[in-house]
Amino acid sequence: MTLLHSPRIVVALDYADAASALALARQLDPKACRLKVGKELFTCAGPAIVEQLQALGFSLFLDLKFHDIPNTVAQAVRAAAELGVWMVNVHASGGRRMMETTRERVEGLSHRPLLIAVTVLTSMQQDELAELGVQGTLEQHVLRLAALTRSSGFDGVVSSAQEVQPIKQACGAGFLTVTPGIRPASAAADDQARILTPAEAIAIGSDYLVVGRPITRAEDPLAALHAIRQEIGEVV
Ligand SMILES: O=c1ccn([C@@H]2O[C@H](COP(=O)(O)O)[C@@H](O)[C@H]2O)c(=O)[nH]1
Repeated sequence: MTLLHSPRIVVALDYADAASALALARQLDPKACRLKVGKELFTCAGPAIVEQLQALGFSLFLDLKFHDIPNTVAQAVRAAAELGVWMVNVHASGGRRMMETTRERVEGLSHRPLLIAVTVLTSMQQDELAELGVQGTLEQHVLRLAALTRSSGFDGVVSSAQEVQPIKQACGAGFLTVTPGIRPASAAADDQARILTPAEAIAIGSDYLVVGRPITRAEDPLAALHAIRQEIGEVV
């Protein structure tokens, strides 16, 4: 079965050093997954790790969730684009001007990464959002931020797979959904709150599934990746 965005699994390399991240990456296959570099690894290993992982043939999601004034975020995203990453993200709560300035700043570059904005972190639940003073339901807030992201000219959002259906309804089928909080049925939730299994996430329309610990902490990471790919019908 060929899927439009294959490979759809994005493995989160949450490590404290380059050697561990590279050792795990070398066990995987760029045709079977993409990789994600987040705040821990980037802070420890810097832009060099991005270049090293790309040199292994992987397409890379730089998950630094920028959130700052428009010029600062736009320049940071431009620097990410110049590293050649496939996808980069900001926090949608940084607002329209931040996202529009960012989009304008990367337009016309020879390599323009997919621009994605985080709605509500998958670790969060309704009561935590209320504590921040957010009115209404968590889903309403996700949809508000997704609509803002779309009208600011971004390509998609990070959300839980639980919110993918209403996001696609409100923003269109082509608006990308990148979904962490993916847990095979037998896996621990860890600090994630809004989770779905890989099969549920794909059935509901999620475009990319971000999976970290269920793969990186498995005894055999390649086998864990393969099992998830089988579960979503990416390989038979
Ligand atoms: O809402 C969000 C945004 C980003 N993440 C990141 O995804 C991975 C998930 O790792 P697991 O080990 O599968 O929980 C991690 O790097 C987070 O920083 C997220 O979980 N939720």
